[in-house]
Amino acid sequence: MTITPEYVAEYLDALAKPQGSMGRLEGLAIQLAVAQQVLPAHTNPRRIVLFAGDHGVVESGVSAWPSAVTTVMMETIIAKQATSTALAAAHMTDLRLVDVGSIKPAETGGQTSSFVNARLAAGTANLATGPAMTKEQFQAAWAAGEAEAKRAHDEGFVLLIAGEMGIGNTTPAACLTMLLADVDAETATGHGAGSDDAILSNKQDIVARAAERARHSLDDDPVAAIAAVAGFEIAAMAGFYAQGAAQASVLLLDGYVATSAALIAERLVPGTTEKMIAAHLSAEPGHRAALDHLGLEPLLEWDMRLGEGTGALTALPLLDSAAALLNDVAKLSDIMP
Ligand SMILES: O=C(O)c1ccc[n+]([C@@H]2O[C@H](COP(=O)([O-])O)[C@@H](O)[C@H]2O)c1
Ligand SMILES: Cc1cc2nc[nH]c2cc1C
Repeated sequence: MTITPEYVAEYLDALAKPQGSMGRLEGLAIQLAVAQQVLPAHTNPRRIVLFAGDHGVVESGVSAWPSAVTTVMMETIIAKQATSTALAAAHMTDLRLVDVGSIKPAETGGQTSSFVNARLAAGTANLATGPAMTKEQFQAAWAAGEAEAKRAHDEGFVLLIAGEMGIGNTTPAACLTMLLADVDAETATGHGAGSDDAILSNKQDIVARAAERARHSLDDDPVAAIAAVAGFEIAAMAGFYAQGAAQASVLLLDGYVATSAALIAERLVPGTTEKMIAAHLSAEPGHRAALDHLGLEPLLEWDMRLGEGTGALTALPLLDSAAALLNDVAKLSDIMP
């Protein structure tokens, strides 16, 4: 039996409450049940996989931060002292960290069970001067993400989040949003992790030129065009989403960088978005257009712009509330005398 939005809406209307009285939570309950194709719906167990990578374009001055911060933050995640690890613990979410291409490997301090070193290279090449990666590297990063989604499914996780850490990655995210959601460079390019106006203006030029170059080959060779302006962690997230959707996991989408990966997945594997729920609208100016392109409406609009899956983790209690509404509320007809 197919679980349609109409079927879930009728189900909600029959519960012990005035019809529509839970407002947008009812819409979320519909989204959840339709994405999962089961009633009762499940939001546990859930896992977040954080993908990390570095970006050659940082040498062109597109970030307020040096690439070394990617490794520092991976070590902070491994030590469970990051925002993402704090929120994952608060919301009972299993967490793994996969390094798909940092410049400097993380010191694990012996904690290796939830950390994977799958580095494809010491960062991407500079997308301002040539392709960020080869098609083979793109496919290897995609496969690393795919393997993580498969593993999560095999281990029984029903709700999956992809998060990322990568200094400079709002630049490839902006290029991909231009390329795949048809957004102009000004809208696509934002302050990232705190860039000032001078960095922003340089970043905008680089994004406009790189996206324009990639556009020439998009129809003939979409993978090459995407690989030219992607990041290893972004390609891995795209593979994670495509596999997650194929195995019918619910995918809770994070911010701007995660959405650029969703744009890749939807372009290469149409239909991936059907399993997605958009957690929040990032402060990055291009995020709205990227979500619109995918037909997704964000749950929260809280000016968050950290990445690391933190917007998705913040929205998780709303999904739990939606599942509780579907699973644990009596039928009005069963309680009325
Ligand atoms: O995903 C978002 O909405 C988002 C918005 C702004 C910044 N970030 C994070 O900030 C880093 C990239 O910022 P930048 O300025 O170095 O390109 C990277 O580690 C992302 O996780 C992420
Ligand atoms: C400190 C820091 C933490 C982050 N987490 C995700 N992106 C980040 C960027 C910076 C700079």
